[in-house]
Amino acid sequence: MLRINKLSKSFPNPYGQDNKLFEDLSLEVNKGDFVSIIGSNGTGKSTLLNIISGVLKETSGEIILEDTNLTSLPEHEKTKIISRVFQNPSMGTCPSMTVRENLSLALNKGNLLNFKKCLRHDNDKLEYLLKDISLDLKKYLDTQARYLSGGQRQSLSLIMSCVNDPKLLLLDEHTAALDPKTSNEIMELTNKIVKEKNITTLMVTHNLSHALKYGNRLIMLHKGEVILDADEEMKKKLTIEDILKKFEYAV
Ligand SMILES: Nc1ncnc2c1ncn2[C@@H]1O[C@H](COP(=O)(O)OP(=O)(O)OP(=O)(O)O)[C@@H](O)[C@H]1O
Repeated sequence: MLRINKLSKSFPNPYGQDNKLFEDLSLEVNKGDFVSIIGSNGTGKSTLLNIISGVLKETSGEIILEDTNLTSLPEHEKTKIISRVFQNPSMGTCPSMTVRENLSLALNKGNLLNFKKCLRHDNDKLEYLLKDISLDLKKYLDTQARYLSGGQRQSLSLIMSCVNDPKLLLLDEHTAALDPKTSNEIMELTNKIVKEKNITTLMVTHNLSHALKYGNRLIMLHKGEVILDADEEMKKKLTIEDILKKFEYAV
């Protein structure tokens, strides 16, 4: 379970009062939940992921993931249990390394090996990881990541981020830079991996149909507060029009 307890975050404002983004935000997410997070621009979605992953420090409050209190954990320790995929497909992979080397590096994460050994991994395991993956990644095992398409690179980032079964997966608009067909393929891959591995997942998205179609919970943030929290049953009944109305009221 992920527990966010009374989280507050303010940013200093040199021209006046601090900019308070979150004030006593509390949220509980069950193990294995796949939560879509939507909300207007500037409402705090990425900041929330930044605080959970340790990129930003909360002003007060605490975040507990299963039995670990993340609040006091250094960022490099958090990366062992939390994975993140960003909007920009080039952020999750090393461009000058081949698909094989990128995957090997991810598989060897946390092992005390020299760098050369980190880039090697058993071929069967690599091929197994790419089995049934669309976008033909298997054909590109020996191609440098820089030559992959955005969709192929994002699918590689996703596979790499889940290969060691993280306790929490943070997806920050990870399909936003892709064309509609590729974006749907990446969502199908996301859903498959997350379900198979039962990974607790928070997905920030502006794609309302993805937010409704995938996951078992939908949260809408507005000015740092949760203004809609729909469980699986409620989410099934929600339509894009219902959500658009919420956006209209949330001004
Ligand atoms: N490091 C920072 N320093 C100062 N202000 C920040 C910082 N990070 C975020 N903010 C502010 O916090 C607010 C929320 O930003 P955030 O990026 O979390 O919004 P968002 O909901 O993810 O928006 P979008 O949908 O546009 O990506 C914004 O006003 C932003 O300027």
